Amino acid sequence: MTSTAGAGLAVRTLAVLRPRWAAVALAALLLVATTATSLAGPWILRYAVDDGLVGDHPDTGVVTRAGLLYLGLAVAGLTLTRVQVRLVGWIGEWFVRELRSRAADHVLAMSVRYFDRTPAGVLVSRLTADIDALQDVVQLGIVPFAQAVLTLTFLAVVLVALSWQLALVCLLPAAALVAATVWFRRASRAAFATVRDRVADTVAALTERLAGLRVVRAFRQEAGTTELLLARSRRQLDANVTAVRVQSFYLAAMEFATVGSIAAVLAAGGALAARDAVTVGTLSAFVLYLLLAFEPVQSLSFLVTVLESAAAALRKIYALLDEPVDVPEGSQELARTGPLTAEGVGFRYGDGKPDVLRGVDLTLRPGERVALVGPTGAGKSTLAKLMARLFDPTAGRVSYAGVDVREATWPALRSRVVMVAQDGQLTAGTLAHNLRAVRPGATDDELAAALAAVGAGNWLAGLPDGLATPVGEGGSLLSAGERQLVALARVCLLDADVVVLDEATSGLDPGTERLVEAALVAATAGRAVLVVAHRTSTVRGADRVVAVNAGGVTDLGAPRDTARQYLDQY
Ligand SMILES: Nc1ncnc2c1ncn2[C@@H]1O[C@H](COP(=O)(O)OP(=O)(O)OP(=O)(O)O)[C@@H](O)[C@H]1O
Repeated sequence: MTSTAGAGLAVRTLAVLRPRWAAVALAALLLVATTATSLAGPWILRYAVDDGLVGDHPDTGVVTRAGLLYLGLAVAGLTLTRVQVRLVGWIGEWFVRELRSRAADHVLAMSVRYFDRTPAGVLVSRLTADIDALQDVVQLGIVPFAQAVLTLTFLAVVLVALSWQLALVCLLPAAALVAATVWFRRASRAAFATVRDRVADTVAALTERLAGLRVVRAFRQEAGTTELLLARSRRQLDANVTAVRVQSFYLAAMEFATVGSIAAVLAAGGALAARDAVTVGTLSAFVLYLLLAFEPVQSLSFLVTVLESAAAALRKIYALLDEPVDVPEGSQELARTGPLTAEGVGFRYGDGKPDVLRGVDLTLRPGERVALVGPTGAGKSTLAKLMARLFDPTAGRVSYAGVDVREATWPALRSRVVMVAQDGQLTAGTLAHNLRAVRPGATDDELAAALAAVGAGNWLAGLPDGLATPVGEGGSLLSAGERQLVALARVCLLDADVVVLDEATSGLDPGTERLVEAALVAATAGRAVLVVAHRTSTVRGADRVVAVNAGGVTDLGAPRDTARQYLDQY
């Protein structure tokens, strides 16, 4: 992590925390106070030794006062620590929740194209693992890190204040310790990276051989396999031994620096005390402070690693938040009704990809029913999605009642134009849950009425659990026909002016097909419909047929017999 990148991350994180600045400031104050109280002990000891014990007349009053002061500060420190831990925990929870909701909102604002491009696993990992990784870090990483840095800063000041001569004596061992710590960080990171690689190698070899066990058996490769696994294990062991060696060297260096500096301080302190340049109390306090310094130095090297992984997670989350929304919301309201028009629309799936559509002009008038036909892969679904603004064209524009759909607010656009995929878009949950997805406030009666409107009233009545019937992931517990009926009931609930339908390609038995046809007519009565037609009956029921081919569109007019010949090609 470069320091500028780290600073940028910190500034951005503080910006996220701004609404909770008072709590953050209080937590920082508490941190300073608790760190200061945790370092008061040796100073009190110095007071007790110098003013109470050393000299010809030991003063037990001073010692008692020192004891009480120590006790009081310890109790105050523990109490403040409790408050600080709870406060930091609360800030951490808030921060993580805030990030999760911002990231979720951001992802939800993206177009379906974004989800095509971005593997679901990556998004799930951003919204769960990466964000959860931060939760622990707040309490177990940032606070101890700040504590260690504060402790070392306080100690540097206190040691110099106690005796600058003794502080000078400690400089050399301290420099050696810092050098050892820097070396350790670098060496241990490399050593542990090697260990992880070697473990991955072993696991890969094992998985590969286990998966291909039949081949191993068939070609009598057992001996070779064992040898390979042994070799991988040996390499893993070697890497572990190196990592442990690095660690033991560092611990030895730490011990050496501790013992070395205490010995040097005692030797120098003895000489200084003999000349009355330092008191016995000062020397004792100094040594105790030195002992307190090594723990934070050691933990810093570990904490930096923890913070680095948190920074990596944060960076990924901020990168997600920085991705521009590819279907940004506009601010215009829309007229109650009007034509849905494509003007010179062109589209390609990504830079360098071929144009799927070029210069397409198409108008869907209020109440009109247009069927899109064309060979597979011609771009019918793409055009339908552009008309419903599931994503935006790369050229030209789509407008509703004269307003570019990019300028419209989402509530305005979604109450006018909706896209319904007939065989998809059902999620695990009950029938009611799936219907309410499009109108959250709908009552059970309204849901039942919508199903009845598409001719599925008897079906509903026959379900033992009625609206509480689970539909399974993707509607897997329903038949293809039932899924389509539910999707069409949703259209009734939505009550939009324009319905864009991608007709299911899966074949239905003739009885069900008639049911679905009737449902389609019922659900779309009085609305404009743009349907990607895969059934001849749908084409026949249209007012106008438009063929999509070679990136353009041809208006075939009403589905009369003249058009019929053309349609037969598809
Ligand atoms: N998400 C995508 N990423 C890249 N290319 C795509 C994507 N979706 C579709 N395409 C390509 O765009 C072209 C048009 O696809 P589209 O699905 O619009 O055709 P279609 O006419 O609806 O076909 P079908 O009748 O088979 O559903 C095809 O060449 C297809 O391979």
